Amino acid sequence: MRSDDTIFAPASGYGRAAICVIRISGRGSRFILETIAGGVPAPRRLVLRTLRGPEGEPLDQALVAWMPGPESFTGEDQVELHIHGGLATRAAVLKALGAFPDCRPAEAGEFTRRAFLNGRMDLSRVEGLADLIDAETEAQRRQALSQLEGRLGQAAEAWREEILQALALLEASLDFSDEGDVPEGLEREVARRLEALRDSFAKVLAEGGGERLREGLTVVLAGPPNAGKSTLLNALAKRDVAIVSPVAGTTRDLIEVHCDLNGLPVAVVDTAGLRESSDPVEREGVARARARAERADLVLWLVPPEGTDGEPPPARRLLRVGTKADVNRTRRDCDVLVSAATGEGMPELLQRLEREAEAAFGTGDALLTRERHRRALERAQAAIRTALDLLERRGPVELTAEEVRLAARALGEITGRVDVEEMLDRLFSSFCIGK
Ligand SMILES: Nc1nc2c(ncn2[C@@H]2O[C@H](COP(=O)(O)OP(=O)(O)OP(=O)(O)O)[C@@H](O)[C@H]2O)c(=O)[nH]1
Ligand SMILES: [K+]
Ligand SMILES: [Mg+2]
Repeated sequence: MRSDDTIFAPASGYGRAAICVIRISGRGSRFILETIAGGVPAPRRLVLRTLRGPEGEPLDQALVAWMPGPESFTGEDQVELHIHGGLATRAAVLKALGAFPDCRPAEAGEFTRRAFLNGRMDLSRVEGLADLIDAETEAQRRQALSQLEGRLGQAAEAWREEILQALALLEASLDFSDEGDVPEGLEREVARRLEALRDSFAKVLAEGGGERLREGLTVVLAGPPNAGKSTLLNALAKRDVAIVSPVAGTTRDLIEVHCDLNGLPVAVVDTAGLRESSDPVEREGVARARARAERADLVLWLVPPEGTDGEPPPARRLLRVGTKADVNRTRRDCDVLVSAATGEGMPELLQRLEREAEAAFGTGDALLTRERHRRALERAQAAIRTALDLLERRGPVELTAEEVRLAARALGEITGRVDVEEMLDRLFSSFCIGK
């Protein structure tokens, strides 16, 4: 992969569509636009042009836009072609683009990678953009957009600034003192600033919920065979996803459906009924069911009216759901009683799930949305605590300053201000082509 190549890719989804947007970025953008569209229009205006191939043959009628760097998304010269979204049209235009020298299809995330490398967006915003593209529910969309708009990045930068000021004070104190210990007044000032940071970090770290909201809550439906797990999955998904039958042991594979509960993302997983079996396929299904239940945020243990034989698997959280309430509603051993067949009790179950989700997601405005952020902030927190400890014990200023520097570096990782090649590869490869 060469970073001075000109890259291109469809930015809209694959498959037949009315319009397909093709993005081009890099030094060759202007020449390509001149050649295939017969000229370069005024910047950032959409104009209608006939696109032509290498022999001058017409390829399509398209809206084209010229977006010179550095005021573009990538910071480089960019072109957008809004062509017709037929498969043959797209193939013809992409082929014509590939024929230009030093011009090649973009790799996954390469446009955004260039935007980052050219200083157009920091790493936390890049992640916000990735999350926005992946957002499936309203709460996820809001969280991703606020990160894209720079809420986390700005907070991290402000903290880093604070830390660097404390560091400057410490370093100044080195010049004042021969013995290498900090003059009293300065020491108190540095400690005051570091304590304020420590308290802010503790508050943000305690918030939680952001990572959960990004990934969604996982709810596993478990229970004895024929408890009505697959029927309940279909009811929650509002479509016919899993096979339902009176035969015990129908479901073998894990079947996962992403549901939107009032804007909250919840993945519901149907599993094989738990029982001893001599059938190796069913045994494998049961093993998978148990393993998934153990990792789930919440297990719904489904209890059919005909009996509660079988024990629930170990789970972090468990709700007992009595099924087939239309057949028998006298049971008292359940948290909720539902009939997926008649819909009875379903509103109550949905409410319970919503409450569980809300508890897991917190207020929905958590600053940290990835383990990466949490780990960086925890490292900064630990370094600040050590620095405060050293200050109190009147330890060597050089050591204190080094801890403060570590804290600043850890915060810099949130916005990508430090050397983070490996992290970048991981992050950008999760993007789709054309982003
Ligand atoms: N009357 C009534 N029957 C139900 C209800 N839910 C499920 N059933 C019936 O119970 C039987 C088993 O339902 P499934 O959804 O296949 O049960 P399961 O727990 O997925 O079963 P396995 O996958 O075999 O473990 C089917 O005949 C369903 O029609 C309900 O709410 N009321
Ligand atoms: K069944
Ligand atoms: Mg089933």
